[in-house]
Amino acid sequence: MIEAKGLTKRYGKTLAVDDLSFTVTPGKVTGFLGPNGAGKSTTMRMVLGLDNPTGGQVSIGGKRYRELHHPLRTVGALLDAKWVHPNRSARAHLSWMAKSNKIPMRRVDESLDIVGLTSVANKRAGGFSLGMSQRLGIASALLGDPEVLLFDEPVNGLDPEGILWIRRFMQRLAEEGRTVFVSSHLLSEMALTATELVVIGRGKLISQGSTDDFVAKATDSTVKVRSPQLDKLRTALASASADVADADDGLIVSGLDSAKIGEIAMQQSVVLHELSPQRGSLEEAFMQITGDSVQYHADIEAEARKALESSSR
Ligand SMILES: Nc1ncnc2c1ncn2[C@@H]1O[C@H](COP(=O)(O)OP(=O)(O)OP(=O)(O)O)[C@@H](O)[C@H]1O
Repeated sequence: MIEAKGLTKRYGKTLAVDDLSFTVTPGKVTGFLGPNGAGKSTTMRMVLGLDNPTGGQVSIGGKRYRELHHPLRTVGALLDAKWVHPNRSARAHLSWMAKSNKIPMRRVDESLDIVGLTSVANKRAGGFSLGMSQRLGIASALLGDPEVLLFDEPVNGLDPEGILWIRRFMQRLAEEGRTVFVSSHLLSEMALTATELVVIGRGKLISQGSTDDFVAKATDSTVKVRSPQLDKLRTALASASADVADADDGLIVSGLDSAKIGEIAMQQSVVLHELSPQRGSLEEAFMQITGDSVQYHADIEAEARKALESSSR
């Protein structure tokens, strides 16, 4: 469990983290979301004792990082995947870490095996692809078999296969009962990976809770209905006070859930070809909740521009 209380970090005039309080519980993947520059990395560095808070505190299992007797056996982290001596092999890198942290040597091969690097264990880490470097970074985080794991932007720059691997891997770590805290500015990826979210903007907490609740609270729930008797259904739903809008090949209904719509259709002997609740996206929810987050809009626009530029090349 990670607990932050009133966590604050100031760099000169920049308030990078501003009175931030949140809890990350075991057995779940908790996403740490926020636009670039929101303060995610600074917060993670404070969790790991790499930066001192200007105010407040953060603890892991009730203790500050510096009070932990066996830090690597308590918390593992992937902050910068390229933090490896390029001439060292993956095995030599992990052996050095194990030795200097009094971790049993058998964990070196176990960790390499868990991340699927056994076959390249003796190769120079400097020649690894980004995906392999990420795996080695994850093996380092797992070396002490810790209960708490932190990953800072773990999928940045990875191909779809690498992204899927990391997503499944984190979910597996959470299923094992570990506390998994993962930062990202990629909302669609987090929507698929994390069941809990801590959302920050400009260093402040915006929301903490389940991903489903975050999306449900911020976006309208509607139901899509298709039927060969649309006119009859439209009239029946409107008289039940639903808001009904025409879609391409059916209706979009708000104000009634799919169970109620199904019952009304049956009462009216209307055949249904589709009855599907429409969930808003995490992107929509984020935009709705952080409406004033100019920086985030700017990020999205910049990303869209980049995508357009690369597709027109
Ligand atoms: N060492 C530092 N010195 C001065 N300012 C810093 C330092 N580290 C971070 N900042 C500033 O603090 C703010 C938060 O930065 P941080 O890197 O924590 O954000 P982030 O959410 O992790 O962003 P990103 O997704 O871009 O990594 C930014 O305005 C950043 O410029």
